[in-house]
Amino acid sequence: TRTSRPQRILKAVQTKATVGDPQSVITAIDHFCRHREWAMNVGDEKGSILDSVVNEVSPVTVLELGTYCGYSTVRIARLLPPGACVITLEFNPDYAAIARQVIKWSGLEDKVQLVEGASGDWIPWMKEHFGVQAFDLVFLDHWKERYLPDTKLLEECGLIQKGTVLLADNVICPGTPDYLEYVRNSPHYNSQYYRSHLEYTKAEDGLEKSVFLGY
Ligand SMILES: O=C(NCCc1nnc(-c2ccc3[nH]cnc3c2)[nH]1)c1cc(-c2ccc(F)cc2)cc(O)c1O
Ligand SMILES: [Mg+2]
Repeated sequence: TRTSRPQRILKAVQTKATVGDPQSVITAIDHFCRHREWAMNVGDEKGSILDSVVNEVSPVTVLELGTYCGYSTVRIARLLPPGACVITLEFNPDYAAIARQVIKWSGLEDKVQLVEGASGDWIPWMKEHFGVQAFDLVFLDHWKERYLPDTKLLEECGLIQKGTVLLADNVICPGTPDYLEYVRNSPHYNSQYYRSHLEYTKAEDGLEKSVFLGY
């Protein structure tokens, strides 16, 4: 049967990128998605904004919700100092299998913990299972209707503390209206919109950065 789009993305990485060179993995995926087939990676334009937020926060522990093929996982992990790591949650086992290979090709597997499962099931176990006290940065890029419930769950589990930064992809396209309304109106968050475009297109999209101010 036909290969899947994630399998074709992995093939582009394995033929065009250099093992152990994260930037070449990022460039190979962006080239494939711009010139061959669109795919729902955060992409180069929004990816540069993601990079600037990671550099600004200098996180020790990062949570990524929604791994897909591992493109943003590699973008984040390549900027982390030794000892820092990103825990990335993926619901779809086929996506997870591809992401593991993309992350391995980039040589960043020591900085990444890829977990397969539903965010709602895993978030309550994060402290116990990974010894996480609180996340310094959370990148939300999974099912758009899960952004708000998972943010509330992270708060309830004490995984968001004063200074934690939430960075949400796709707040315009496909859109996360209930999440936006919550973080923009809550006295506990200081929110800022970074206007950009939907990956590899001219359509508007953007990232919302929300800093938790404490209770
Ligand atoms: O659906 C998206 N992303 C989500 C994938 C995912 N990968 N993993 C999960 C997961 C992971 C743990 C989970 N736990 C519970 N649900 C979960 C879902 N979800 C997405 C869609 C678009 C898009 C825009 C315009 C279009 F015309 C069509 C599509 C653009 C984007 O940048 C996206 O990120
Ligand atoms: Mg996205």
